[in-house]
Amino acid sequence: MLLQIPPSTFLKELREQIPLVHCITNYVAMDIAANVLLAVGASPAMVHAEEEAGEFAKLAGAITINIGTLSSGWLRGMEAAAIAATQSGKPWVLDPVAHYATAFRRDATELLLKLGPTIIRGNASEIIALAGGAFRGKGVDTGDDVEHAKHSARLLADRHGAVVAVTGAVDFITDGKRAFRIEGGSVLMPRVTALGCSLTCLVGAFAAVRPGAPFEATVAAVATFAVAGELAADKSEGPGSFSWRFLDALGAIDGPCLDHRARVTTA
Ligand SMILES: Nc1ncnc2c1ncn2[C@@H]1O[C@H](COP(=O)(O)OP(=O)(O)O)[C@@H](O)[C@H]1O
Ligand SMILES: Cc1ncsc1CCOP(=O)(O)O
Ligand SMILES: [Mg+2]
Repeated sequence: MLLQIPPSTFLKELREQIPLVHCITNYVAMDIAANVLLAVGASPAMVHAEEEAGEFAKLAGAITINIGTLSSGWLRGMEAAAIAATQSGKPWVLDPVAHYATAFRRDATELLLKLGPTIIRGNASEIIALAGGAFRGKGVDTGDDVEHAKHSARLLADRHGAVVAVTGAVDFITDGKRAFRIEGGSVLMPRVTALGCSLTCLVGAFAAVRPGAPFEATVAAVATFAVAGELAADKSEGPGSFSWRFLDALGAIDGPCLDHRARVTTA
């Protein structure tokens, strides 16, 4: 393991601290994302109203913002939460779901990017499009390979001073200087809705544990998903049983298993 802080350290500290993670995510993801965080050992709160999102963000260890089912009121809540996060020095994660699809999403993403996310997590098409490249995404699903998004990820990391995580069959994470690839997971993962959105929330949980180490936190969260995905897929008959076995695997995974099974290499 080439990491300065192994994934097991984040997992251990997360379970000790039980960080409150303020998630503004979409209607599709709310249930599974909250269950993912609870399974691992964090404390999720799904709070998006513009009347309270800024105030709530100050209570949390990290904030995650996902534009999957966007509306004007939600966007104002996102803006308030991102500003509060930055003002109080808390990490926040942006998940630009299908930001390329409509002008409303593109403008919202541009606005949120200007507020300085600590971490950006997306699939390959989302990351390529965010950097201005030609992409093949359809709706919320990727049409591109992570391999083709690496250059875009490095570019975005430099441009926004953020950690960028591109997920897919093999994940890629960079802060512009360092980069790692993570193998694992399962082909069943993109066949269960909102697992990417749930991973964004988990990245927030790991970042809350050590706000000064968002790169290592992102690697640890993505590696945890990869290992749990492999464990769950071993016994699954399809997307349905995978979905609940994945939650069981996230709950059962311990530090030694995580470090032993995580396949993290320099990219
Ligand atoms: N073909 C695959 N094989 C293994 N893991 C995958 C595959 N596709 C996606 N994943 C995993 O599924 C999770 C969600 O990623 P992804 O599907 O890229 O996000 P999104 O749902 O936002 O499109 C990540 O942990 C990723 O590693
Ligand atoms: C299906 C769908 N529609 C709007 S948001 C959403 C969930 C997307 O989840 P993910 O990005 O994790 O695939
Ligand atoms: Mg997504």
